[in-house]
Amino acid sequence: MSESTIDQQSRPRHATPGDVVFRVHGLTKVYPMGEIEVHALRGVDLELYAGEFIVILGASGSGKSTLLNILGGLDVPSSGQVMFRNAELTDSDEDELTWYRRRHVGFIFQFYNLISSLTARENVALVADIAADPMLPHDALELVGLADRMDHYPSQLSGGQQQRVAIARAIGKRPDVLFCDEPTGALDVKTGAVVLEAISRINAQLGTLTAVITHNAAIAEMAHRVIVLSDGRVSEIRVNEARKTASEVVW
Ligand SMILES: Nc1ncnc2c1ncn2[C@@H]1O[C@H](COP(=O)(O)OP(=O)(O)OP(=O)(O)O)[C@@H](O)[C@H]1O
Repeated sequence: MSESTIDQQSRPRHATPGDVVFRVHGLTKVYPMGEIEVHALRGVDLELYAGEFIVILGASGSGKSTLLNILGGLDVPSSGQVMFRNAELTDSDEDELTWYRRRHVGFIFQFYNLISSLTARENVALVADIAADPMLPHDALELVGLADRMDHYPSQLSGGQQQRVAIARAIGKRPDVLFCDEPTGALDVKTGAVVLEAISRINAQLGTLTAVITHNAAIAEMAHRVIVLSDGRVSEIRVNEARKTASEVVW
C-alpha cells in the first residue's frame, strides 16, 4: 500500500454509513512458541461498515486483541487478507503500516498511557500535531466532556477522566476507525459508563467506525453489531435491533 493509495482511502467525512471499510478474508495468526504453535486466529472472515459501533466478545485467548491489532496495523497476519477500503493492508510494509496507523486509526487501551508532565490539552495536542486535519484539542476534549479540565495534569484527574483524555487524543486526528481494547477494564462501573458514553458519542457525532473489545457481555447491548470470537474464529454475529445507551447498561 503506498502513501498515495492510502491518501485515496482517506475520505472520513464523506464516508456513507454502510460503506464497507474493512473486508477480512481467511485471516490467520500463528505464534510460534518454541516447540508448539499458538493459533490465535484460525480463519476469520468479516466485514465492518462505516459508522458502525461494534462490540467484540469472546473468552480470554479467543483472539480478540490479535484481530484488532491486525486491523489497526499493529500486527501482521500469518495468512489471509485485510482490505481497508480499496487498499490491501496485508500488502503493506512497515513504513506503510506506520503511515496507515497515523492517518486512519485511533487506539484506546485499558491503560491510558498519558504523558504525566503534560496537561490534558498538551497530551491531545501532541497527536494532533502530526495529523493532516486535526481537531482543536479544545474541541476533542469538549466532545469527551472535559472542557473544564484542559489544563489539568494526569495526576490531577481521576482514572475515568484520564481515559477520556486518551479518547480525545485518539480522536483528535479524526481517525476513520477507533479501536478500543478493554477501555473500561481498569474502571469501576459508574466511571466505565461515562467512558463508554464518550466513545458512543464520538461514534454518533463523528461517524467514526468504532470497535470495542470487552469481557463484559452487558456492554454488547450498546452495539449495532456484536461479533463473538471463539478459539480464533467468528462464532456468532448478531445485530441489535434496539440499542441501549451507556447509562442503561447494567453490569
Ligand atoms: N505475542 C504473542 N506470542 C505468543 N502468543 C500470543 C501472543 N499474543 C497472543 N498470543 C496468544 O494468542 C491467543 C489469542 O490472544 P489474544 O490476546 O488475541 O486473545 P484475547 O481474546 O484478546 O484474550 P484476552 O481477552 O485475555 O485479552 C492466546 O492464546 C494468546 O496466548
